[in-house]
Amino acid sequence: MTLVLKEVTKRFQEHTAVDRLSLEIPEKEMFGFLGGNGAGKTTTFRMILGLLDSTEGEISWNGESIDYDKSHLIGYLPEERGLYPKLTVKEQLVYLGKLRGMKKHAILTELEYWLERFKVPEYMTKKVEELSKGNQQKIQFISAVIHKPELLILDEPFSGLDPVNVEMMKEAVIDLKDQGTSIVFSSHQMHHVEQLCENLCILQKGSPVVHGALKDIKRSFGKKNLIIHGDIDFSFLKDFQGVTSYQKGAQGCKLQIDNEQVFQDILSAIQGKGFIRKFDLEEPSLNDIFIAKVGASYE
Ligand SMILES: Nc1ncnc2c1ncn2[C@@H]1O[C@H](COP(=O)(O)OP(=O)(O)OP(=O)(O)O)[C@@H](O)[C@H]1O
Repeated sequence: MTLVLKEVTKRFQEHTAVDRLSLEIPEKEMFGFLGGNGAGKTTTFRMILGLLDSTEGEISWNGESIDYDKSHLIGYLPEERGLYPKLTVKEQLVYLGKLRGMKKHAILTELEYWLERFKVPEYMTKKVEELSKGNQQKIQFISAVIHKPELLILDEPFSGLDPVNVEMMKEAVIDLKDQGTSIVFSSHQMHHVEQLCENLCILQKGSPVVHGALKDIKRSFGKKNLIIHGDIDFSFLKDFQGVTSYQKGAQGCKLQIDNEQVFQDILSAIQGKGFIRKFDLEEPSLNDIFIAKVGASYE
């Protein structure tokens, strides 16, 4: 069960929102689909969902065109809330589950399971408008997965959730992936993507500026972070050869450096200047890579 996008393009009059995008997302995969505002993510989702026709290219599921009559195939958690405020959670999910071709008893069994899992069984009979933003997000998530879709598109699934609920939903998402669901995961919160996705792409003006396995992307980025804590004025490192960025922190500084030789040079340069509590070389974060790649093409 693999989602394949082949040279997919979407033009709105003169504007190209998605530009010859090719992707492959197999089952049991959580693929990070990233990009700055207006990069073309939602337009891509709408084409996968059949809500928009592509101008060119092909989208297939398991080697065939997506059959939109199979309403149970895809689950979508959009960034915007789309629940009916006046309905109870039960009425809401029974309605949405039936649209997905489910029988009422199957919907209620699944709904009970998810409300228990999210530790809110009492919400069954509450109106959506009575729930907090974060708890509405849980219900919206349940509505995206209640029919056990084979392909799940999650757009900012953790928005509005407190850290405890983020962890709870992350576990749920990982379980769905392990059970075989292909998941497209989109977020502007890079640390979540870094934790959940092995493969990803970063879209810029409709086409990928970065695409592949996260560990390869990090390796090929080259630059690393150097974290230094100590009782020294580190500001001279701003202009140090091989330092590409300098961030002052409460306990010292965070530098982006070109390579490990720069690490050695800085170590020699600060020796004897004062007390050093921390001197750590770290892989670049996905956030660093995103800013470098997306920022670079804005410049
Ligand atoms: N119906 C439309 N008509 C004309 N232009 C559109 C339409 N829908 C989207 N666009 C344009 O296509 C581009 C991509 O938009 P899209 O909503 O896909 O971006 P996005 O990556 O989802 O952004 P964000 O992270 O801000 O939600 C934007 O420049 C947007 O203005």
